[in-house]
Amino acid sequence: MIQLNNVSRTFHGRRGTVEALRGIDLHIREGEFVAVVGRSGCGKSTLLRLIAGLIPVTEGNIVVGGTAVTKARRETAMQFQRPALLPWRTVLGNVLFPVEIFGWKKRQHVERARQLLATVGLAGFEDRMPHELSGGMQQRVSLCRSLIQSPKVMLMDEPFSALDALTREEMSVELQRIHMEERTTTVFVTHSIDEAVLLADRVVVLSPRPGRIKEIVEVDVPRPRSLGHSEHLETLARHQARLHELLMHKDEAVAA
Ligand SMILES: Nc1ncnc2c1ncn2[C@@H]1O[C@H](COP(=O)(O)OP(=O)(O)OP(=O)(O)O)[C@@H](O)[C@H]1O
Repeated sequence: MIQLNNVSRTFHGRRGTVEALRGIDLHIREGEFVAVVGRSGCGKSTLLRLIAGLIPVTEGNIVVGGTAVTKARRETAMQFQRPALLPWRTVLGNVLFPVEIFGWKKRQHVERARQLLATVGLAGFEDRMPHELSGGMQQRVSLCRSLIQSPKVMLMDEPFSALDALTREEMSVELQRIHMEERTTTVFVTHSIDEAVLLADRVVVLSPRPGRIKEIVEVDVPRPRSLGHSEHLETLARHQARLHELLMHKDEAVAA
């Protein structure tokens, strides 16, 4: 579904040249959920922006759904740390925004928008304004706004990092459920090892300067997963420990 072939990206800024990513080879299957972790500045957001077609690669190529990525496409939705809702639109109006932008028939999508809001626990909030909602609720609206596009690929850049710890946990459980239903191919950037092992089929660990794939950890635990007591607790803990080790370890062990 998503193929990155020997992808590199260098930025030439006023303060010199930064090699953000080097030689990234990664193939993501349809329906797969991949988490990307790594220290600050190791190129996680750059990786998402490249897959989204928001910036070009310096070397290599990226193919999504059989087509080379050269620009942003509507099959790909991107979710950021801040929900970025339009403050003058209602909740329903925000969810329907992409429908208007893409010129789709609004009437057919109103019902779907209501359903999506109901699945994230926001039935009855359709006519509220964004400022009347908590941060977690706003992020849920933003998620519905992405899902209404029925994207083939969902790119999520630390979508829950601005939320309090409990809401954050709730949101990851919700995202797990949505992913089990919709099976959208997802790339999810996070600093949270817990989120990564709860959600991902595979966790890609990046090392910094230049960003390279250090290791890919396969989370072989059936869904729905829980970080509470379960028969898989030990396996999850083992993956968490491995990721912790990879992230804490300095980067001399990166394969050439
Ligand atoms: N537009 C840009 N111009 C110049 N340098 C950039 C640009 N975008 C990113 N970089 C540099 O590329 C490197 C990777 O940045 P990126 O934002 O992808 O890292 P990140 O892993 O997402 O970081 P964080 O975890 O802090 O969000 C950094 O050194 C950053 O300064």
